[in-house]
Amino acid sequence: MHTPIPRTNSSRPSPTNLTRLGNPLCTQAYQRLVTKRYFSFEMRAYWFDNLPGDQRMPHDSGRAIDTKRLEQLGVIYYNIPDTTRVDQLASERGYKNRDEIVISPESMAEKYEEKIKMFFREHLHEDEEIRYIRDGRGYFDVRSRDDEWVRIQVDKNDLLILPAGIYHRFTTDNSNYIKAMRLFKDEPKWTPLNRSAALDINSYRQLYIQQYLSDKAAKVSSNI
Ligand SMILES: CSCCC(=O)/C(O)=C/O
Ligand SMILES: [Fe+2]
Ligand code: NI
Repeated sequence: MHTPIPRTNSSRPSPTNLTRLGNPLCTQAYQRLVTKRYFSFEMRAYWFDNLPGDQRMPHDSGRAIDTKRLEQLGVIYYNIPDTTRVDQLASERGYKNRDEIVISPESMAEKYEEKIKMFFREHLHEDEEIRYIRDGRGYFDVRSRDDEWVRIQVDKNDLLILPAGIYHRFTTDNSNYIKAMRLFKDEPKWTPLNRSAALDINSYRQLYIQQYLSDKAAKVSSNI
């Protein structure tokens, strides 16, 4: 069993820092530095246990993930109770559109099980992915440097940014309900590219590897 990590308000980032974190003009080192400062014990993340069982179960190995590891993967997390800060973040990062998705048997009827299986297929996007959780709970799993699964729990007011090119998947938890805001730079677009050998040479994947997984990237982050 896990020990829940307390969520505190003490180290939440200011809108200015939210902006800096997302600005593609920022260097990776700077981004990591700022992220490090504002990551706190708010996030619940751990190694996935890889045991058989429904994807919606916690699959908590009991080994928590240190926030530095998430930073090193380029994953950014905030808890933002004040939605005007999200508006600010969106406009500053150039996100013009958004929609809201409710994933539940009520909203998706017989398509629900099929949908959550689809979200749970390992994939990447050629754009960064921003999801702001409005209600319910779910899990984003992201691949570690050693290609193991790291599970990140998301709850109301959590905002997660996954960099383009990171292999990941998503599932609701066993409450079967989550409501999330999806932010888009342009027209609403959600194109998952499912993992394959051919996708490993995709240019967005290659860029992600270079920025976050390469030996050079590891060296930079260990110096921060
Ligand atoms: C919580 S939003 C639904 C999942 C999703 O949008 C996504 O992109 C998963 O990879
Ligand atoms: Fe996604
Ligand atoms: Ni995705």
